[in-house]
Order: sequence, then structure tokens, then C-alpha cells
Amino acid sequence: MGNYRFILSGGGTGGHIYPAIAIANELKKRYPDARFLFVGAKGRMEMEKVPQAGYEIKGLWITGLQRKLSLKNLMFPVKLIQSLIKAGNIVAEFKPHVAIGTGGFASGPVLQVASRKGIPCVLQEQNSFAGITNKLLAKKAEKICVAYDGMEKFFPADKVVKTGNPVRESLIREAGSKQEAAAYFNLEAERTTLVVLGGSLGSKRINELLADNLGLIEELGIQLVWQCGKGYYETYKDLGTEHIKVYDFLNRMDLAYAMADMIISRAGAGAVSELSLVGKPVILIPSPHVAEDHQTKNAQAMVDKDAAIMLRESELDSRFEAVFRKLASSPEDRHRLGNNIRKMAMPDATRRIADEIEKLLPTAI
Ligand SMILES: CC(=O)N[C@H]1[C@@H](OP(=O)(O)OP(=O)(O)OC[C@H]2O[C@@H](n3ccc(=O)[nH]c3=O)[C@H](O)[C@@H]2O)O[C@H](CO)[C@@H](O)[C@@H]1O
Repeated sequence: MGNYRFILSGGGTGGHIYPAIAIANELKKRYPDARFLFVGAKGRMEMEKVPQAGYEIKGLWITGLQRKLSLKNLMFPVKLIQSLIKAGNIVAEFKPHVAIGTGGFASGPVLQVASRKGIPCVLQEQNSFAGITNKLLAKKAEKICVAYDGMEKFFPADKVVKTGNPVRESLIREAGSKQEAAAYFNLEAERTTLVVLGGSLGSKRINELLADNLGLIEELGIQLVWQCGKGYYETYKDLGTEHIKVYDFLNRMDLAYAMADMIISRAGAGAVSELSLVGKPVILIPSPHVAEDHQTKNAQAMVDKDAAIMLRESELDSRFEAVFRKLASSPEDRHRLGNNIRKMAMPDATRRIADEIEKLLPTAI
């Protein structure tokens, strides 16, 4: 009983990978005998992060379509055809009962071939603005699990279910104490700690901001956990000290959240969902480089409920210092923001998505 097979595909950035891992973990809890296969894009983050989470992954040779004319674009049709063939073989061999797509280009070929073979497909869209892959796949999906109202403007209304974004349970349930986190980061448990998150790939502008403000942070007696991103690590790693810990990527986000008295973060959908669950005061600095400026919309939704502070990149030079000083010196502000953001959490998201997937499973196997 319950020997189901699930294929999951999504990736390119953590924002697409971790929801897929959270969904797989929930299904595994319900069906310990089930088998899981992830499909990602060769060379991208998922090829490393999915095996770390204990799942098998196969890689397709695919990239996104660039907006401008480039050699990469000329190769796109070749890569797409090759990926469709490979995805076809993977699906034919694995024979999943359900295919789950969490966005990002690798999920395109996989869900396309799965739906053509009559395998029920479920999509999960993290953002308030639908990604191109999910939009293309929407017609073929049985259900589309979303986190924001109004997603019917992108997807067929009868397929949309508002569930919220799945968050890895380890970030919430197993959240360690500040003591444990301090030992892990080699910092002092009693000292105020700022955690800086640049999104799964790191943020150039947030890194520059931090580098310019290390004097201020030191003056305020604050210690720092700084996730700068893999591509920026060489530039910033030497700034680490007894009170400043620089990371390319944080593998223990649970401990980073446990350590934080305040957070500076990009406003990716996953970051915002996690921050709501952990209920920490945050200054959101949305990336202006994403489709339809959706991170600003994610951040604005929090600001509207007095649940976070937002600073646009264009305001950093003029406002960051004053805003940061005020937050650092006001336990009341931190407490209020932390409480308000916690009210935005949707802690049942993963379970509700798994419920939707369950409805599509054959009853007897
Ligand atoms: C630049 C870009 O394209 N950003 C998009 C990307 O963001 P990005 O990939 O940054 O994703 P999110 O903020 O949604 O989620 C980041 C995920 O990575 C994890 N994490 C992050 C840093 C770290 O050191 N360790 C770690 O584990 C977080 O816990 C979280 O689970 O996908 C999001 C969800 O589709 C979008 O809303 C973002 O606009």
C-alpha cells in the first residue's frame, strides 16, 4: 500500500527548489514507501541541494529563454528538443502517479511530457505574478496551488487553489534555540544579531550596502551573519571577524532564523513566507530585477499590515542608516514587527498542497 511514485520538477533558484523539497517531505511522511524523483537543470543549484535533502535528481540540458538575441537563444530549440526527449525517457521509465511542478525552466519539459502521457499534474506558483513556465503549463495541470489572491488572471479559475507557499518543516518545527545557533555560528548568544539574506543566489546591492555599513554595525555592538551568495563569496569572505560571519549559502536556515534578532532580506516569495512563520523583524530590500517587480509587491503586502519595513534599492543611500539605527535601538519596534509578520503566516500550506496531490492518486496500487 502506498507505493506511489512522484516526480517533482522545479529549480534554477532556491525559490523553486525548496517548495518542491517541502512537498516531497510531506508526501514521504504520508507514504513512507513512496518513491521520489526530482528533475532539474544541469549545472543549476538543484543538482546540489536536492541530493543534500536526501532525494535523487536527474538533470536536463536546458536554460531559460533570454530576452535578447544571443547564442544561448539560438541553442534554445536544440536544448528544448533534447530535454523533451530525455524528460520523455525519464517519465516513461519512472512511471509517476503524479507530476509536480514548482516553476523554473526544467519543469517545462517534464510536466509537458507527463501530461501528454495522461499523468495528473499539479503546479505550485510561489509569486503574485505567475512565472512563464507555469503559465505555459497551466492548461495541462489538474490543480494550481497559489499563495496570493487574484491568480485567476494568469490561470484557469477552476484549477486555482489558494494554499500558501510550502516551507520546509525543519525551519519551523526543529528550529533550534539561540544558544544552539550561537554555538553553530561561533557567535555570542547574548549579543544582538543581524542576519542578512540576499536570496538564494545572493544580492550584489545588499552586499555593497553591508560592506559600506560595517562601521555602523560595529558601533551599535551588533554581530552579523551575512549570506552573500556563491558568486560573491570570494569578494567578501575576508571581511569575516569574531563578530562577522560571512557565508556563501546557509545550509542551516533554521539556526540562522533562531539566531536573528533582526533580518535584512530580499523579498523573494520563499523568504517572505519563511519570515512570516518565524516571526522576526525584517527590513525587506526587494530585487528590482525580477518580472513585473514582483518582490516589491511581496514586500508591500507586508508593509500594508505593518509587518515589515521596506527600503527600495533607490532609497538605500538616503534612508538605510536612519531606519536601521531606529530598528536596532527599539525593542518595541522589533517586537511589533515580529508579531505582525507572524500573523501573515500560512502554516498549513504544505499539508494543503499534499491534500490536493492525494486527491489525484489512484486508490489501489
Ligand atoms: C532573483 C530571483 O529570481 N528571485 C526569485 C527567486 O528567489 P530566491 O531563489 O531567492 O527564493 P526565495 O526567497 O523564494 O527562497 C529562497 C529559499 O532559499 C533558502 N535559502 C536562501 C539562502 C540561504 O543561504 N540558504 C537557504 O536555504 C531560503 O530558506 C528559501 O527557502 O524565487 C522566488 C520564488 O519563486 C521569487 O519570488 C524571487 O523573486
